[in-house]
Amino acid sequence: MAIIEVDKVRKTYAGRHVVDGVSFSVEEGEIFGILGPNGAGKTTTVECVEGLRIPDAGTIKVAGLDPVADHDRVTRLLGAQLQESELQAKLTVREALELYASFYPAPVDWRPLAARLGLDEKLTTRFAKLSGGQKQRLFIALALIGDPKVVVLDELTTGLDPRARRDTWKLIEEIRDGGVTVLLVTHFMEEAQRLCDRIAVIDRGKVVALDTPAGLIRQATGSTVISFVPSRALTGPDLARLTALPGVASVTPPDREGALTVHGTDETVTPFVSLLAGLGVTARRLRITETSLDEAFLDLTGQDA
Ligand SMILES: Nc1ncnc2c1ncn2[C@@H]1O[C@H](COP(=O)(O)OP(=O)(O)OP(=O)(O)O)[C@@H](O)[C@H]1O
Repeated sequence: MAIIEVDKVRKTYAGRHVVDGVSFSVEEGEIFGILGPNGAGKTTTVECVEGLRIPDAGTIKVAGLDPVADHDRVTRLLGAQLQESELQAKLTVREALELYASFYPAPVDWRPLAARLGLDEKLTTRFAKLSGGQKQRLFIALALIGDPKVVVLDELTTGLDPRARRDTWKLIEEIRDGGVTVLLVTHFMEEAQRLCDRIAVIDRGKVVALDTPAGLIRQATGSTVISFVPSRALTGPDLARLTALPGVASVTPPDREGALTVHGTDETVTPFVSLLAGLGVTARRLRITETSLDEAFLDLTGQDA
């Protein structure tokens, strides 16, 4: 069942459609990623879902409610960690948790929540003295304190070291496993690939692809990558036949070690083997792999994340 439904949403600033007809729905219990380059419209989109911005066109429903017209009820259902959140420097972790708990009619007990997030030994520490990772964990705790059905996490791991980022990923999975739907904004491929059940790729205000991470990779042209060192140099006509094989998107010239790379599809592999056999060429150091989500993203958006 869809818990968030975004339908043809548009937001315009100074005549520019920064969100331009975005539609997607998020199923209950999934981690849904919004992935896109800087300025693609990700934050604007999720802030419309949170009812913090009002779309110029289109509709949004969170558990069947309109985030603007039913703002109070949506706020109780939806926990948000905002991008670049800040708290007052002198507020302690305990004070922040108590303060945020007071905003909700039925908050969870913050003590076990703090313990789960590894904050129980930091309760008397002031916000300004927390490390980046501890601040992020506090923001996750604050997003969960109202016992939400959905939590929105925007660029949660930006600025964290690889260890803290991995710890945060584990936490996000635990949140999902606890039955909370997660809407995750990110521009980290590894994060999206590791965590998300499905991903909407947003580019210049539009959804350019929406699929599972594996599905996005399959959608990218040249998603099957064959690399090999031919036992003899391939001639121009040989290369032309290689390029003409079914599904081939590109053939990269030999690297320093003489390895050629063919970007194709699953349908490329068998004809590739037959072609080499027909040419009497052996493929040394043959590797057949899938392209990374990184490369799929480049292909889908035509730019780097
Ligand atoms: N209040 C505003 N007034 C004018 N322009 C805005 C406003 N908010 C956002 N924009 C513009 O809309 C575009 C999309 O911004 P948004 O923050 O949604 O992108 P994003 O995908 O979240 O980017 P990032 O990854 O850099 O956070 C940007 O070009 C931004 O400058």
